[in-house]
Amino acid sequence: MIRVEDVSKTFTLHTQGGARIAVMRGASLSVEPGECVALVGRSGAGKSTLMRMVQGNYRTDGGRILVGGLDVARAAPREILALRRETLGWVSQFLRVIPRVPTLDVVAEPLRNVGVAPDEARARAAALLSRLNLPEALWALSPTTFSGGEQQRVNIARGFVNPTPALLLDEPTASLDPVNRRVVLDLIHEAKARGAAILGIFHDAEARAEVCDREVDVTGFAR
Ligand SMILES: Nc1ncnc2c1ncn2[C@@H]1O[C@H](COP(=O)(O)OP(=O)(O)OP(=O)(O)O)[C@@H](O)[C@H]1O
Repeated sequence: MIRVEDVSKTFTLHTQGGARIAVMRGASLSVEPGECVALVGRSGAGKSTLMRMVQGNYRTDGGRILVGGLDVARAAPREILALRRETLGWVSQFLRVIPRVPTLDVVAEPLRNVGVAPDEARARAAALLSRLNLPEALWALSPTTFSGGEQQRVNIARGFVNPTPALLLDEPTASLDPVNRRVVLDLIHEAKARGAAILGIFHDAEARAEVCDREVDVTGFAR
């Protein structure tokens, strides 16, 4: 479902005299449906960079990244947007939302984007927010003023509400209490059981050991 083949990446810092940072070369991995693969390796090895390339957020300098048959490295912007809408979910560490949009709509939006009717989308969003113990009093508010853990749960709900065949998870259990951490691990197990291919960064070693089938050490791709 997710296949990274011989990918290389060098950053050029145009604002700093064109300095070049060679991050990786020959990066290759695959994630099959129903599998969860963890990216590991020392800080600065390129885990986030690789995730962003799979998401189509960073350009690759060489190689191929196939997600559900689309070569993300060569895809047009509108193909990347369609991929994110229909195929590739994403839970990031940081919430980026339009101010003043209520939390319930923030979470329902990925379903609305694939044509689910408003009432059903909001009902499914509400069910997930309840499961993640986000107080109902907060659902009508914008999440911009929420605590770190509350924002993280909004992110998780938004990432899991649409059952996409592939999913990227960036530290999904960071800043969560034990009860909500358990809910997130259960959501990951359920996503795997329905056949989702998951690629993630988990600094929480116990969580990684529980939900991941394999680890890929990005340090091995360093140049
Ligand atoms: N947007 C960018 N512009 C320039 N250099 C970048 C950019 N993003 C990452 N880098 C560089 O690429 C290298 C890999 O960074 P990355 O964030 O992918 O590492 P990581 O393995 O996720 O680290 P950590 O575990 O500390 O989060 C670092 O040397 C970093 O400075």
